[in-house]
Amino acid sequence: MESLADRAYLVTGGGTGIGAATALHLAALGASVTVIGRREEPLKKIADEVRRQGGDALAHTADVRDPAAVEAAVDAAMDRFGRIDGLVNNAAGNFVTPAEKLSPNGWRAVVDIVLNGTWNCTSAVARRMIETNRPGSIVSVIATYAWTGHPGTVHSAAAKAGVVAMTRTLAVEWARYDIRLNCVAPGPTETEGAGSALWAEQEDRDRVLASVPLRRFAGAAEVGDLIGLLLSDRAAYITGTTLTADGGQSLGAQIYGPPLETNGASPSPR
Ligand SMILES: CCCCCCCCCCC/C=C/C(=O)SCCNC(=O)CCNC(=O)[C@H](O)C(C)(C)COP(=O)(O)OP(=O)(O)OC[C@H]1O[C@@H](n2cnc3c(N)ncnc32)[C@H](O)[C@@H]1OP(=O)(O)O
Ligand SMILES: NC(=O)C1=CN([C@@H]2O[C@H](COP(=O)(O)OP(=O)(O)OC[C@H]3O[C@@H](n4cnc5c(N)ncnc54)[C@H](OP(=O)(O)O)[C@@H]3O)[C@@H](O)[C@H]2O)C=CC1
Repeated sequence: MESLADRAYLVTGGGTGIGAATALHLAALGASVTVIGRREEPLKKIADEVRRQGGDALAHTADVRDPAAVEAAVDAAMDRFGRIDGLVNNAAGNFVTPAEKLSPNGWRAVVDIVLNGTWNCTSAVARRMIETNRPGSIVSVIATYAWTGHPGTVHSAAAKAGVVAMTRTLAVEWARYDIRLNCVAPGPTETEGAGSALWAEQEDRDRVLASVPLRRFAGAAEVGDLIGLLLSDRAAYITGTTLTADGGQSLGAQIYGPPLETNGASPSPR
């Protein structure tokens, strides 16, 4: 595993789930991390954990929908660590609802967090990289329904597709600054946020598992590991792409293959 010593990263939604696992992974590789989110408590918990393990972390509250709050968070990270080498756009909001029942405000809440929030953070961080003449790597966490679509998630699917288009566009536009942009598309991943928003009932979990050929949820840590790979110099020639890690889910159910029943079994995530 490549050392990220002396590097400094920002992780939005870094207090829980995939964001927290990513922050801990980056810190374990020697990087400093700034974790951003709306609630102070989970951010402080992760920052404290990083420090307990000998790393350095800053917890900064900000709503990614608010460009001024994002600017302040990026300034705080620059003041504290003197550099920014990368960003993980991980913050998201989601809930399952029939599209015809989705209110204008429900649409706006999810699209604002996922699409506008990603732009607010990406533009604020990239401007610092360009001003300081430093290369950088930006990874956005999306979902495979950005291209497959998925009933019940029209707001999130549309916003994540926008993030893919943003990533591809900026990968070309900012290549001259040596700023790389990529996406990671995890499949169903065992986190509290997704668990309560998307598969709260055992019946829902079973249906999700039945759609995954590898028959298990991803673990947040294994997604964080892939994000770390794309941030690192091992991925120096990778830009504008999406790394899918979904246990085969987006390939779709096949007609001739293993039975789709899970018999209620919920294999543990890695
Ligand atoms: C079917 C799914 C299985 C598919 C399997 C595919 C593979 C997996 C792919 C999974 C991909 C993505 C996963 C994730 O993104 S998981 C992340 C989940 N984490 C969170 O959602 C945490 C953050 N969430 C939030 O902050 C909130 O949930 C919210 C997004 C709503 C934003 O909060 P905010 O405080 O800003 O907003 P409000 O509470 O004021 O609500 C705004 C409007 O939205 C309406 N709303 C809220 N919840 C629901 C709901 N459950 N159903 C319908 N409408 C909802 C709310 O009523 C407000 O609208 P109105 O003012 O009109 O009432
Ligand atoms: N878990 C899964 O199955 C999958 C998840 N993903 C994606 O992975 C990412 C992480 O999801 P996951 O870890 O499961 O979920 P979580 O709910 O644990 O993470 C979401 C994080 O985003 C933060 N957040 C939400 N809204 C805002 C906001 N407006 N401003 C700042 N921070 C915000 C939350 O903190 P706070 O509430 O304190 O602001 C929380 O820490 C998301 O992008 C999600 O779409 C993709 C595919 C599958």
